Amino acid sequence: MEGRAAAPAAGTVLNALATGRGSAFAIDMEVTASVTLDDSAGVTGEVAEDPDADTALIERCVELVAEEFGDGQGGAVRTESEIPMAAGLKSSSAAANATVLATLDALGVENEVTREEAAKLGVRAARETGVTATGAFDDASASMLGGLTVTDNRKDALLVRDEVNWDVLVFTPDEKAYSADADVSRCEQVAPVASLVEELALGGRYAEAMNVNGLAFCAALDHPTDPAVEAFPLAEGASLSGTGPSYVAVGERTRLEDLRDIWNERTGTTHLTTTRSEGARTL
Ligand SMILES: Nc1ncnc2c1ncn2[C@@H]1O[C@H](COP(=O)(O)OP(=O)(O)OP(=O)(O)O)[C@@H](O)[C@H]1O
Ligand SMILES: O=C(O)C1=C[C@@H](O)[C@@H](O)[C@H](O)C1
Repeated sequence: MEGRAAAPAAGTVLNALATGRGSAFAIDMEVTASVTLDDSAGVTGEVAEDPDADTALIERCVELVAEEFGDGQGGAVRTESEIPMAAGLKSSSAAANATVLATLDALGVENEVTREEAAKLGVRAARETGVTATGAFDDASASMLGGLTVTDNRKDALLVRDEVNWDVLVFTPDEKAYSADADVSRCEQVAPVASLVEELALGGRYAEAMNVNGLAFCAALDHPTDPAVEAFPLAEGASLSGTGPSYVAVGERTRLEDLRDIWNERTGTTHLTTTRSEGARTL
């Protein structure tokens, strides 16, 4: 039994590490998962770009789905990804979503489970394997459903799902920052600012929300504010994405191209893409 699915990366509007409430939007870069189920005893995972990567998350996703919707089959899962790991672009949420959908596809039950329920299975696997601080239902729901979501990660509740149509510029410095290693108690200290970001986001003022979020979480997580400051004159919104080190800027393409020239002077890579309304899909 074989299944394949893909899920997009996401950028941040509101980081949930301060209050448990978060917001993210899907961007057009993706992870593809291929799953084979058989009668072997366990699940073996493989990450195409990195033979040494930790495969516990994707293996747990296959196990949970096979336990819940199949007969507890074992098998193999392999991901191929355009999203750098530990970059703030929600690679773990996209990998979990793609794996959950690919496993449902392999079992032939992909249409019997809502996309929201499927995202929650990935969130459960992420919690169980310790790759997240809050469960990251904000990132998981944006990746699974596409568009922009606002969530309460303490209740795994979807508060808003909206469509956005932006060009997106991503800047990824040459370093890694695993979300599970983030200083959560320092993030909790910026809760009053995060509440303001939440108010802006719930009022549909997403780009302004990103601007405030970026400054607050650069300060809390000790990332430089310079890329955000450079973006403000050219982008509608710009923020540190997730726990960094990437920054995302949204707005009009020609202005983001000008910003790309500025960010290209920094050490790291830039990538010009768009938001995505379509979330995870079987292939
Ligand atoms: N492409 C992938 N394939 C399989 N597993 C992945 C993949 N990306 C991430 N993971 C799993 O998730 C763990 C955490 O990865 P990562 O730090 O990239 O996730 P993240 O919290 O989404 O961070 P970020 O938002 O910074 O991308 C990895 O150690 C790995 O176990
Ligand atoms: O690990 C987590 O719970 C999170 C990580 C980051 O992506 C945050 O942006 C997100 O809001 C929550």
